[in-house]
Amino acid sequence: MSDVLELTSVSVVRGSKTLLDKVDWQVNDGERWVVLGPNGAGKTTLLQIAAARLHPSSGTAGILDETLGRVDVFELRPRIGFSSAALASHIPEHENVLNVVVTAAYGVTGRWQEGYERDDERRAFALLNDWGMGPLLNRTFASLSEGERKRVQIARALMTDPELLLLDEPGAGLDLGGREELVHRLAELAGDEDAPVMVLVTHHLEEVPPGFTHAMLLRDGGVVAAGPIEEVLTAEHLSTTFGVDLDVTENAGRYTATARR
Ligand SMILES: Nc1ncnc2c1ncn2[C@@H]1O[C@H](COP(=O)(O)OP(=O)(O)OP(=O)(O)O)[C@@H](O)[C@H]1O
Repeated sequence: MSDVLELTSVSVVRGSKTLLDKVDWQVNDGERWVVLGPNGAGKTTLLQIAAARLHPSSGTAGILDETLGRVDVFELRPRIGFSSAALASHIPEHENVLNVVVTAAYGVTGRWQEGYERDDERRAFALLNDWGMGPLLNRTFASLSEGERKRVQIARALMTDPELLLLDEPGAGLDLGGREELVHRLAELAGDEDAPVMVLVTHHLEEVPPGFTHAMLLRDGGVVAAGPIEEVLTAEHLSTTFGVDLDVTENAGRYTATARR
């Protein structure tokens, strides 16, 4: 079994709809993956499996040397940092920024009567500083801009010092400046050899941070291509994935796609 993720023939079926169709995927230590595909391709479903929040209908999902269905997911989940819009929607409106991050230590949203150590708060504060959010730690999450919220969510995902970091569309809703700031910070994280293995889901090639090593392309629940990033993010594979004839350029690790006319 691989160190981090080993999916073998994983399918997810709901009624007559196949969300994932016999997906094989291996993610090893040190790798940084981007998962791209059009709306409805199955990206979020795939990430839910990797986050131990969804079981496959068939096939096997190995996560951090455990196998879904044979492991207590409540022990596995703290080893996985996860940032997604679904999770963010559970954060109470008046929660302050520090508490959004510190509550990850208990895997809850909304600080209540859990007993946090001084070290938990120190770590949350340090992570918020790393992500440029230190000055805003007493603000409510609801009052932040979309870009600020995204950075707080990533700080939260890193709170438990995870072995695997999953980011579902962290660039969604950001303006150009916010996106570029995020891409820059994720590129820095990707270059940090102490950082966890990362999987980032996006629709947009422009959001792929330099330093990411591997890519998977999904369409209709199936894998179009997966492997080293330079072999996967080609005009041919991306055109098949998005169903549009594309020209793809790469410059210093940044990718752009435009429709061919
Ligand atoms: N419970 C369900 N029953 C039937 N279909 C479902 C169910 N849950 C999700 N789907 C469908 O499965 C497909 C894959 O959904 P998923 O959210 O994984 O796609 P995605 O690639 O993340 O899409 P997007 O980019 O739009 O967020 C979609 O067509 C969605 O409508």
